[in-house]
Amino acid sequence: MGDQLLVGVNGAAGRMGQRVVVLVCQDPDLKLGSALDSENSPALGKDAGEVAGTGSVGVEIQSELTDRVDVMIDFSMPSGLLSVAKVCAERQIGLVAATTGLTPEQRDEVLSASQTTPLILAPNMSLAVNLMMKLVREAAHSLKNSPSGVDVEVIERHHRFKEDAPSGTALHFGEIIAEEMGQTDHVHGRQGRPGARSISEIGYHALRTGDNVGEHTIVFGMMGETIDLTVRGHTRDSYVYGALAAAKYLAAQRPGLYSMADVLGLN
Ligand SMILES: NC(=O)C1=CN([C@@H]2O[C@H](COP(=O)(O)OP(=O)(O)OC[C@H]3O[C@@H](n4cnc5c(N)ncnc54)[C@H](OP(=O)(O)O)[C@@H]3O)[C@@H](O)[C@H]2O)C=CC1
Ligand SMILES: O=C(O)C1=N[C@H](C(=O)O)C[C@H](O)C1
Repeated sequence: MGDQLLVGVNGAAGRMGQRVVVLVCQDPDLKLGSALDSENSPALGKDAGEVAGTGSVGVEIQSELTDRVDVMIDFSMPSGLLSVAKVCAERQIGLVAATTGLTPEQRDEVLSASQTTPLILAPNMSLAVNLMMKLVREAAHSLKNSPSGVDVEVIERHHRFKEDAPSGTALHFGEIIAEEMGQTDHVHGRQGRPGARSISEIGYHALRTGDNVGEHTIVFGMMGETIDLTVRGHTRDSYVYGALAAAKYLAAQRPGLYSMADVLGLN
């Protein structure tokens, strides 16, 4: 088992982090090397496997990286990602950064880690969502000169606990659409009397209900017909499997910025 990849998890006590702990421990090519969470976490000092409900795995949750790891997987909060990105950059540890809700400045700071270490920063690790990004790009490209004009809106649904809105994935869908079609206005919800819709808008609508693990629908609305492209997660494991594939991919790379399309063979 000496050639197992040592994986660290940041946000290990969270909804995503717990599933990363469980699935790392089930993967024969991976070994859990470290589990981190916030300095105020009630899980500090507890066994990461016990917290994740899979039984003891012999790794205590800590607030600082003291153990050796080959790759870090981060599903935490912006402050947590910034801290771990700094450590990964200094120690040249590959980083799979999955946290969303970053400001543009925070995003730039995380991206700077790629100067010294291999990095993936992606709002969504799932195979289905990353394939959908390709399909949405193709649809946007094909429809951009439609004579009737095309109104594009992004609808996302997530669980009631999600703190950022719209989702990082919804914003990324919007970037793809704007790159292809040229919209300049990103409109978040509507109320009152905003007036007739402009073709230069992309509208975003964030629903927060129950335990929904994530759904995205891109609406291409034309005169006389509509295309809805929808991708739905069923479990958080869809994101974790992508993150584990990304960790294995980064372990073989030089410092630099890589994408989930690289990892998943979608390019
Ligand atoms: N890219 C992708 O595919 C996906 C990304 N995500 C993103 O992952 C992030 C986490 O989601 P989720 O697991 O649901 O959220 P949770 O709130 O359940 O988990 C976040 C964890 O990070 C911890 N944390 C907070 N601050 C720090 C810090 N400074 N250092 C280390 N740990 C910290 C939290 O601890 P405490 O509670 O004590 O504050 C908590 O345990 C979100 O940004 C979400 O959008 C989610 C799913 C898929
Ligand atoms: O918080 C979540 O749950 C998710 N967050 C990511 C996002 O903001 O895009 C990815 C996924 O949709 C689940």
